Amino acid sequence: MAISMGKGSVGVLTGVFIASLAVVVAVLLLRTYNLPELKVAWKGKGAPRIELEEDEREQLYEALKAFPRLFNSSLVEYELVGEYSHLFNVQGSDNSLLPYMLIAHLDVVPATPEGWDLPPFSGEEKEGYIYGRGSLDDKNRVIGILQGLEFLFKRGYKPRRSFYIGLGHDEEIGGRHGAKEIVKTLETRNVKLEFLLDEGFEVLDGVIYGTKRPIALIGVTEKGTITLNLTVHSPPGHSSMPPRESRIGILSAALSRLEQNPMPNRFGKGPEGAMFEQLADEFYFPLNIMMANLWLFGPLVSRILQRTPSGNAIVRTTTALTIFNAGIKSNVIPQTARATVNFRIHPAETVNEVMKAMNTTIMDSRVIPSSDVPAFDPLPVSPHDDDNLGYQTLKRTINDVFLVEPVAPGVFIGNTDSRHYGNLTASIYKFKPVVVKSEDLNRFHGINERISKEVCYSQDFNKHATALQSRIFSD
Ligand SMILES: CC/C=C\C/C=C\C/C=C\C/C=C\C/C=C\C/C=C\CCC(=O)N[C@@H](Cc1ccccc1)C(=O)O
Ligand SMILES: [Zn+2]
Ligand SMILES: [Zn+2]
Repeated sequence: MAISMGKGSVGVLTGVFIASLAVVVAVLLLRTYNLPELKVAWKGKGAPRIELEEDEREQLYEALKAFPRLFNSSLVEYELVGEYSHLFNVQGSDNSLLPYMLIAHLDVVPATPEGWDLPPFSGEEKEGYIYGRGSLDDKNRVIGILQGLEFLFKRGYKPRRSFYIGLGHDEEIGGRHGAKEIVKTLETRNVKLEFLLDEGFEVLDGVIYGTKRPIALIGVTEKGTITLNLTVHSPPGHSSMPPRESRIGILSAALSRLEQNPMPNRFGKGPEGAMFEQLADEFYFPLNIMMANLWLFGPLVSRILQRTPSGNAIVRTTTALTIFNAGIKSNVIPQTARATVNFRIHPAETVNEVMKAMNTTIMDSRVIPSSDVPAFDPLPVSPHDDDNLGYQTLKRTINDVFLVEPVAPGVFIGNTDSRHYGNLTASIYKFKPVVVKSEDLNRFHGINERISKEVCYSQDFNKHATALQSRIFSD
C-alpha cells in the first residue's frame, strides 16, 4: 500500500491523483463501454446512476486504463457493491491460508475554496505538496492500493495468500451502503479474514509532545461514538414580547454546561496507557521516566496530555458541539432551537454511561435528545502480540518503508468503515502510510488538505517497495 507513497512512484501518484476521484467510479462505465481489452467480472445490476458528459466519460475511461493489468489479470475478480462501492478478490495459490483484506474509501467530506491556497478539487501541486480534499483522507490509500497492485502485476506477481480489496463510497456518513453491503456480500459467501487493514494513525513526527523522533502508531481499536440532536421547542411569538427564557437561551445554556463539564479524564483505564509505557524510551527526560512509571506519574501525565486537542482525545470521551440552528427572522421568537453534539467515547466507557452523564449535566427536561445515526461502543482491541501475523507484518513494513523504528499500538480517535467488519475478523488494524506533523492535524477535514511528495523517509524506494511486496502481498 505504501508503494505509491515512495519516491519512485511520485510521478505516477501525481498523474493519477488528479483523476483519483474518478478512477474507481470509472469502473461503473464498463457496462456502457465496449472494452474488449479489459476483462472484468461484471456482477453489478441496473444502470449506473451517474450521468456523465462525453468528455467526463473519456476522462474516466483514461483513468480506468491506468490499471490495465489489474483489470486484465486472471487472478482478479471484480464486482460493484451497493451501486458505488468496489470489491476485488485477488486469488492466491494456497487456499489453506485465510485471506486478508485492505479497505479504503472514495468519498470525502465537503470543501469550499475559502482559505485554501489551491482549489480543493484541483489536485494542483505547490512546493512539493499535492493539494486537494481527500489527498490525506483517503484517496492516497485508494490509489496506493490500486497502484501497488498494478506495479506488482507488471512484475508477474502471483500471491500465495488470497486477499480482498474493498473501496467504500460512504465512509464519511457511516458506511451504511458501502462497507456494510460489502460485509454482507462476504458474509453470504462465508468469508473469514486473517486480518483487515484500514485507515487510521500515521507516522507521527513531533505530534506526540516530548518525543525524540517520528513514531508510528497502529490503531488496534477505536473510540465509540454518539451523535445527538438536542432540541428545545415552544410556540413562536413576537419579539416585542419575549419569554423570560428563549429557546436559544435554554439550549445555549445546556450546551455550555456540556462544554464546561467534560467527561472525566480516563487516562490509563484503557489500552492507551500501555502505548505510552511501550514508547517510554522515545520521550526526552524527564517524560521518559514518567511514561515508564505511569503507576506513579499517570495523573500528572494525563494532565499534560489533556492540554492539547489530540492528547485530550486520547485521555477522555470528547464532547464536540458541531451544529447549531435557530431563528428565521430578527423579530420572530423562534419555535425551535436545535444543536448537534458529537461524543467520541473513551475505551473505558460505554454509550449508556455517556448518555447518563450527559443527562445529568444538562438536567433540563425542556432539552429533548434524539438521534438519527446509530451510537456504538468502543471497539474490541485487536491482537497485537509478537506472533500476530497482521500486526507484525504491518509493523515490519512500516519499519522498512518509513525507516521508523518505534511502532506502537494505539486507540484510534475517529471512526472508520472497519468497524463493520467485526464478524469477519478480530484482527483490525488502522494505519495510513503518510508522515504527519502537528501543523498537519487540522488539515484532516480542514483547509489545505495536502500530501507531500516526499512522504517516505526512505532513500531507497525500490529496496523498500520490494520488502513491502514480500511482506504484505506475497505472504
Ligand atoms: C498525545 C497524542 C497521542 C496520540 C496522537 C493522537 C491523535 C493525533 C494523531 C493523529 C491524528 C490522525 C488522524 C486525524 C484525526 C482524525 C481522523 C479521524 C478519523 C478519520 C476517518 C473519518 O474521518 N471518519 C469520520 C466518519 C465516520 C463517522 C462515524 C462513523 C464512521 C465514520 C469520523 O470519524 O467522523
Ligand atoms: Zn477517512
Ligand atoms: Zn474523514
